[in-house]
Amino acid sequence: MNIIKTKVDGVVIIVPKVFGDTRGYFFESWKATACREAGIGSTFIQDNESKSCFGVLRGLHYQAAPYTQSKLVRVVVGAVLDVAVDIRRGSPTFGQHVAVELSGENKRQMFIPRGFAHGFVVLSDEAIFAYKCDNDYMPSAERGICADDPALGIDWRIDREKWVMSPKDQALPMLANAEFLEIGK
Ligand SMILES: Cc1cn([C@H]2C[C@H](O)[C@@H](COP(=O)(O)OP(=O)(O)O[C@H]3O[C@@H](C)C(=O)[C@@H](O)[C@H]3O)O2)c(=O)[nH]c1=O
Repeated sequence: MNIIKTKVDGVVIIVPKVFGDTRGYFFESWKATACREAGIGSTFIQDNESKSCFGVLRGLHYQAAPYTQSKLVRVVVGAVLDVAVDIRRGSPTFGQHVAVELSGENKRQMFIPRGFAHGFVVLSDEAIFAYKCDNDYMPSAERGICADDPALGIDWRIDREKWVMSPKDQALPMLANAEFLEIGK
């Protein structure tokens, strides 16, 4: 398992060691000890999985305190562009994002700490997306930011006209009108 730091403090990419043989492959998809050594101290309490077709954009989502969530995200089938936006008030990288292609092929994972908004767009015909969270889902705490806010400057790689979004996501506010999060909470 190789851990790669990104330009935003706290967001890391995990590259697992994949053992391929004539039967297929094996890899450790989550290892608490390795994550802890890499500074990921989250205690994950919920696993989620979603399936989406090409152009589906889910995000950018987060939960307000005290229900903020760290997430460890990966793709089981297909490929997505996964994006984490720093919305930690006072962070030196506030408003900046990390965008990484995650796929069933590269088996990369992204760790997104509390204090970030998260979303992804599907680049393949379909994608199965799986992730761990360290806090309960709380509908009343759900928040989000408009994925195509020019202030974020995210290159989603797929034209806006092709995006498939939930009505909820189409109504999300711009970053300037969003609720920011406190560092470390
Ligand atoms: C996120 C979530 C949703 N749900 C329900 C609510 C709703 O009826 C249905 C679909 O919910 P959503 O439309 O919010 O699903 P989705 O748009 O996939 O939401 C997810 O998007 C990605 C980008 C994230 O980062 C996640 O944290 C989560 O916000 O599932 C749960 O029961 N538990 C959960 O943890």
